[in-house]
Amino acid sequence: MTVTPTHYQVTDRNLALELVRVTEAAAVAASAWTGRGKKNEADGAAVEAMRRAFDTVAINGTVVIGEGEMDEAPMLFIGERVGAGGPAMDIAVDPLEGTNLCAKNLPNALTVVALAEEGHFLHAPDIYMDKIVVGPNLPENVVDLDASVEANLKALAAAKGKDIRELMLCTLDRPRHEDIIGRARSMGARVTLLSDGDVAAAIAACLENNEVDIYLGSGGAPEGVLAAAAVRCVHGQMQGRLLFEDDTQLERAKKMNPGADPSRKLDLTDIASGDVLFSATGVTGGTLLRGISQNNGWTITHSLVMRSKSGTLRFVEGHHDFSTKTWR
Ligand SMILES: O=P(O)(O)OC[C@H]1O[C@](O)(COP(=O)(O)O)[C@@H](O)[C@@H]1O
Ligand SMILES: [Mn+2]
Ligand SMILES: [Mn+2]
Repeated sequence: MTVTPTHYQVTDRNLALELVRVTEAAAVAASAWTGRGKKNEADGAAVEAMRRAFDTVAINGTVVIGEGEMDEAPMLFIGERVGAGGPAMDIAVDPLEGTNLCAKNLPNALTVVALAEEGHFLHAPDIYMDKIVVGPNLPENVVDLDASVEANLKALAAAKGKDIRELMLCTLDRPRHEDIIGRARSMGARVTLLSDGDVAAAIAACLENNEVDIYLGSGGAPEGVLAAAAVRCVHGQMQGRLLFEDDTQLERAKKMNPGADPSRKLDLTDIASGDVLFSATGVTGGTLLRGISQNNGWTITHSLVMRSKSGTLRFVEGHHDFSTKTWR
């Protein structure tokens, strides 16, 4: 039988391991800029490396979440086609999630990619999204984006059999979150404030070995899609809502997702549905992953690769010898 692209399993399990090469390549490239105070250079290096690494992945991919619109970014723009040929898939990328974190050598800078079958990611423009994330093994809809911080913390504490004082809420350290922070603290909960990086924070809220119980607040909508892909894989719960600052943004979102009300509350599967794959590699070490390091000529990478359908979560440690290796 001749194997044509249509005979591929849409998200062939081998793709997960191909995908990790993409985030590894981007992370190694970005790591050359760690601590150098140059976020654009770090971002550019990650984008370039990610794009090249995609050339080896057996998919017919369309970037639906990327580095802006075509006229704004030279590479990995929304609508760009990537891959070596294969099944048609939606791609979401954040080549460097935490450009500032990388530039300042602060924890939790990651490179991130997610894949879904064509049409299974929300097409989110580069605007903000309100997000709420909690972990697995909790009653369905235990928290709600439209409920008050107080109601959500009470419900979560009851479901977890914890006192509210034991709960840890995580949010980005921004003036727009003052209300959330104040309310959470006055309920007695603890608050982790992040300078950047809400994809890692959303995942942290879903992992048992982490002290975060709930992620709440607004961040990038593209990061919301990447977080949703990850949350699907780790069986967490998430809701979101796109936030529009003006009519132009609203019109763009309408065009990207015809027929749907762009301001509606989004359930997890409105953001990422079907079989999704996710890969992230640490650039600087953090709560989720260790960063890039060197040992005796080897470059060492730490990645998290997940697939929703198979329920597999792999922490992959890569040792790369760049005297012999190329990414493609
Ligand atoms: O800094 P803002 O405008 O609040 O945006 C928050 C978004 O920026 C980040 O902190 C960093 O993202 P980038 O490094 O990809 O720009 C995201 O984690 C978050 O979703
Ligand atoms: Mn980002
Ligand atoms: Mn980025």
